Amino acid sequence: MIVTIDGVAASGKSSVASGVARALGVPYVSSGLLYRAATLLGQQAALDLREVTGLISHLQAHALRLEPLSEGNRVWLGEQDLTGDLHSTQVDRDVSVVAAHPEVRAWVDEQLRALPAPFVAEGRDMGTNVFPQAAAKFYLTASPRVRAERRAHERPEDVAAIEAALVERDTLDTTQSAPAEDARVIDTGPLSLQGVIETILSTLPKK
Ligand SMILES: Nc1ncnc2c1ncn2[C@@H]1O[C@H](COP(=O)(O)OP(=O)(O)OP(=O)(O)O)[C@@H](O)[C@H]1O
Ligand SMILES: Nc1ccn([C@@H]2O[C@H](COP(=O)(O)O)[C@@H](O)[C@H]2O)c(=O)n1
Repeated sequence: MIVTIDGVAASGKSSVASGVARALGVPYVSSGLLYRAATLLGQQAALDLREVTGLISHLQAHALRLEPLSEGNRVWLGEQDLTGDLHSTQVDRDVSVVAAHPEVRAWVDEQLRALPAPFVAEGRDMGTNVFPQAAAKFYLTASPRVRAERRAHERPEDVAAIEAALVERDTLDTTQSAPAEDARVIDTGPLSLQGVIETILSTLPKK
């Protein structure tokens, strides 16, 4: 079974996907980490991230591997674990430019579709584009202020700066971020993390 959890930036996708995956005893798949890793590699090589040809050649020459586990995903470049560098403000700033390239999206989608089910996949277009056949689809939202207040525990910037960056990233991600027609939309604002996880678990089809 594949379950998809999409949503806007910092709406709780990876925390919720991890909780749902653990309850089901399956891995979760964080698609955003591959876009983040592509961005980091491009930044480290000082590439112009708006130019897709150089970026794609660079990605093809550096085999990145997503390791999906229920407790957390990791991204490897050979033996080097890149995961700890993927959630920086610098990567947040540039990742939407990288994710807008159709060639980069095809590079990510190919890796995701090669993963063996069952799993919980989270991102922006898991239910609409990558796994339209998923057994159950969810889409998480919350107001920008709520999301920024949550994220402020993880970033050095103040809430107002985080909120502005989240709104900008949502705008840049609009094309790939619409909920699937058959997704259940959940406003996580009034819910605890555990409350969102339980809401999803309670509506999953019985195996
Ligand atoms: N319902 C909730 N109640 C309270 N805190 C939450 C809730 N959901 C998520 N959080 C917290 O909000 C923060 C952002 O969550 P998370 O990183 O899972 O979001 P995300 O959608 O995966 O983010 P991004 O799009 O940037 O990858 C985390 O600190 C997480 O613990
Ligand atoms: N399915 C996806 C997942 C992510 N993106 C892009 O990556 C950025 C980072 O993703 P997070 O889930 O870690 O926030 C995101 O802002 C998108 O630009 C995507 O396009 N499609």
